[in-house]
Formats: sequence, C-alpha cells, structure tokens
Amino acid sequence: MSDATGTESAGGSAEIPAGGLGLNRRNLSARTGAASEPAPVRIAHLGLGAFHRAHQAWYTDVADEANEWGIAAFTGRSPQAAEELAAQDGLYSLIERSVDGDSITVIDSISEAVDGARVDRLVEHVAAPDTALVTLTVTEDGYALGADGRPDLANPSVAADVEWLRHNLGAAEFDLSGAPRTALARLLAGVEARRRSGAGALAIVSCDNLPENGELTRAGIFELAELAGATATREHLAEHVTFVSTSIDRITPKTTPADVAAVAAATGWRDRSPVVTEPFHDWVLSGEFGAGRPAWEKAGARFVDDIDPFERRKLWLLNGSHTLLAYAGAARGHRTVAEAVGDPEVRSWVEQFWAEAVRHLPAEGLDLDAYRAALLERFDNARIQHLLGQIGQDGTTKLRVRIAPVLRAERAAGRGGEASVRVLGAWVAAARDGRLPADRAGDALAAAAAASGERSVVDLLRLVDPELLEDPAIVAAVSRAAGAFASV
Ligand SMILES: NC(=O)c1ccc[n+]([C@@H]2O[C@H](COP(=O)([O-])OP(=O)(O)OC[C@H]3O[C@@H](n4cnc5c(N)ncnc54)[C@H](O)[C@@H]3O)[C@@H](O)[C@H]2O)c1
Ligand SMILES: O=P(O)(O)OC[C@@H](O)[C@@H](O)[C@H](O)[C@H](O)CO
Repeated sequence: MSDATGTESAGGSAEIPAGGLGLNRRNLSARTGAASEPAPVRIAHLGLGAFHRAHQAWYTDVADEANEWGIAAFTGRSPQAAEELAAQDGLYSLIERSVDGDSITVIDSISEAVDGARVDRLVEHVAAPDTALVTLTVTEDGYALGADGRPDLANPSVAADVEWLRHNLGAAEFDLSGAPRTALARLLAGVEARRRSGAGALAIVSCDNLPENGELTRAGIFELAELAGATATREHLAEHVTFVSTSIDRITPKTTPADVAAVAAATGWRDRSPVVTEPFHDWVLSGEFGAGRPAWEKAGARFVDDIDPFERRKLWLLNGSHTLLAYAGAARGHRTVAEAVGDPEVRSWVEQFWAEAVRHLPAEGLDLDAYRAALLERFDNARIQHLLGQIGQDGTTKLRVRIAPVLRAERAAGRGGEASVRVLGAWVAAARDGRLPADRAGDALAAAAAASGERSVVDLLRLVDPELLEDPAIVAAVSRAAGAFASV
C-alpha cells in the first residue's frame, strides 16, 4: 500500500537541502495518487524504534495492498520518535542500503504514532474489537524480566507497576495518573480492558532478539497477572490471547543526519525521520492468530511449527558474532561491524565461533553454509554504518542468550569452547578497563569489574549466567582470554 517513490542515491552530506516537500499524507497523495486516509488500526505496536519501521511496518506495508491493516505504534520511553512521526502523519522514508546504492520508499502502514506514556490510548486500541494483534520491539531490557525469566521485582518500575495493576485491574475504572511504565504491565492493562469490552481473540507477537520470545512474553504477562491477583484477567489471557514466537532479521542501524539529507537530496521529501536498513529481510513466525493477520507471507514471511532451530541459528550466528565484534573488534580499535569483520584476525574469530555454534544446530533444513556465507556478505556491507558501541550495549543480557549457551554446549561435549571463551574474555577486559557501552546491570557491573583478579571474572560471569560458574575451567579460561585483550 505504499507509494512508489523508489529512487536511487548513494548517500549525502549532513545538510538538509533548502525547500523540498513536507512529508505528509496530503502531499503524498497529491504527488503519487496514494490513498490519503490512513488504514484503520488493527495492530498495536509497542516500541516505535528503527527496527519496527524497517521490519514489521515494512512487511505490513508490502502485504496490505487493500489498505486494511493500520498500525498504532507507541514509543517506549521518550515521546520524540512519536512526535516526529506524528508530524508526518506516520509516514517515513525507508532507505534500503545495498553496497551499490540506496533504494528509497515511503512507508504508510503506521496510521498513528503515539507517545508510550499515553497508556489510555494503548488501552483503547488493545480493547478495540477491530484490533487483532499487538507486536513488540521494546529491546531485551524492555521486558524487565530477571535472569529467571520472571518480572524483575528488584526493578522499581516493575514493583510500582505490580502495585498499580493490583489496585486497578479489579477496579471499575483505571486510574491512569500512576499508569504503568513497563511494557508488559501496559499490555496487561490493555488485555484487561479487552476482556471488559468483550472483544475476542488477540495475538501478541514479540519481535525482540530473545530466545523463545513468545513463550517468554506469555510467561512474563501471566506472572504479572498472578502477582497482581488478577484472576479474571488471567483467565481471559488463557482463553483468548495467543503468543507468537518469531525470529526476526534485518540489520537496522540508527539514523544519522546524513541519512536525513540523503532522502531530501534523492526524493525531494523533507523527512525528519527516515530509517536505513539493508536489503535483506527475514521473518519466521510460529503460533496462532485467532483474529487474523496481514498476509505477511506476500513479503516473504514464513510460518513454521517449530521455531527453535531458526531462532537459535539467528541468535547465535548473527547476533552472537555481532556481540563478538562489539567487544573483540572494538578492542582492536574498530568502530563498525564492516571495519571489524574486515580485519582478518577478527574474521577468523567469527569463523571459529560459528564452527562451535553450528555443532549444536540441526544440520537439516537450516542451510548453514549458505547462511554463514550470506552473513559475511551482509557484515561486509560498509555502506551500513552499524556501530559496535550500539550493539555492545546491555552485554550482560546479550551474552547470556548469544554466547553462554554455545559455550555450555561445547563444554558438555567435552571441548574447550575457546572461541566462545574469547568473546567473554573480550567483554571482561572491556568491563575492567571501563570501555563497555551502557549496560542495564549498571552498578552491579561496575562493582564486579572493580573486584581484583579472578574474583572480578567470577563476579562478572555471574551477571551473565551463574551456570557458567559451575565449571571452574571456564573461569580460568576466561581469565586468560581477558588477559590477552587487556594487552591488545
Ligand atoms: N536494529 C536491528 O537491527 C534489530 C534487528 C532485529 C531485532 N531487533 C530488535 O528490536 C529491538 C529494538 O531495536 P531498534 O533498532 O528499533 O532500537 P531503537 O533504539 O531504535 O528503538 C527501541 C524502541 O524500544 C523502546 N524501548 C527502549 N527501552 C525500553 C524499555 N526499557 N521499555 C520499553 N520500551 C523501551 C524505545 O522507546 C524505542 O521505541 C532490539 O533491541 C532487538 O531486540 C533489532
Ligand atoms: O538489536 P540488539 O541490541 O538486540 O542487537 C544488536 C544487533 O546484533 C542486532 O540489532 C542485529 O543487527 C539484528 O538482530 C539483525 O537482524
């Protein structure tokens, strides 16, 4: 349902050229003949970031030729992305950036862009009978779950939200003055409103880089309902709400001022909020959609019974090697994925890590050799400026799901897992040297890094995955690897 202002450019300066046409539905319709009315909202989305706009909103845009599936997209923490997009009627330019040039398209599947603090609006949309699904890209941190997968009550926002839910889910009307702050609590309030409105089935579709993301979301929401003593909401969840697991893939870096200028120069649109992504895209989904969904398969999405092998392939091979590059590549002075993977030493570390990981993936149906070759090509695309500093954020959570499972599997098979150990060593060295990007573990991470000698390795690894400490050889090996990175 998008317009067709496809065009080619090769990027530009950081200046927005004077003039140009403001991007909004009236101007788009006048220029291209596209429908000027937004599609009716049938999808609510939490986490209006770059990835949602490059992935789910793009899939919906391509699939929804009849303009029937509009998205109401909510930011998670700051209103800025919603304000910028609302000023453009939800429209934005998607820059598909290949090694040869840019292809730019206006995406119009977001019908409403809303500040996440507007919990009233979210609740209204989730309760509406026309709404069929809720998608999420709130980052791994946004689920606010502890290492045991349960709501992290040590997080003050979660504790406050449980209190709010306890007082409001059973009340005749929600008191939104102290409305929930965390994504799952907001969603649970919406589900309770949907129960009251008598609307039927709803599918909740997690699109974050987490293993078993559907099941994790399901367990987190059920546990919140339990903590809030919300029996009726819990029963409604069990009867009417399904949780869909997904493996999602499209490398999407942060937009830069140069990208804004490139759109203006290539298309004439004055767009404050474009998104850059790679041409590659993949979406594998598993679960029930009781109230329907867009025909995402028209854009290449696949629906499978067992998502686990796809999920592990992507999380370990792509995200695992991204995490490797973020610490081991950065230690060698590299700034972006393409720079780091262009360093033959670092590239060989990536290949070694992949060799460890693929031993624990099914050989059938995953085409692992082709997948790895394609990954190298994607990482080599130097026109995508994917910053290692961005990828390296929240390493404790990411190492837990991307590296630790491979290392544990290698050790269980009687091998050393040297390539996985190297990633942990690079991360430990960066933590000790104060070179780590921001991490949700904050003070605990700083305290662990400040401990002396092997103690710091033990304390740091505990933050990643306490199970790693059950094998003393891992601590010794990570200490040695960290020593090697400290001297890089
Ligand atoms: N960017 C990619 O290449 C990519 C690819 C695959 C999957 N993903 C998944 O999508 C997520 C978002 O990536 P992005 O590129 O859109 O990032 P982004 O920074 O552009 O957007 C993140 C969104 O999540 C919200 N958010 C952040 N922290 C939150 C919190 N604690 N609670 C609630 N909401 C919160 C933000 O407000 C924003 O709306 C990633 O963390 C990852 O799980 C990203
Ligand atoms: O988005 P994050 O922070 O979970 O991880 C950083 C990258 O590894 C990730 O965004 C990949 O680019 C993406 O998963 C590719 O599909």
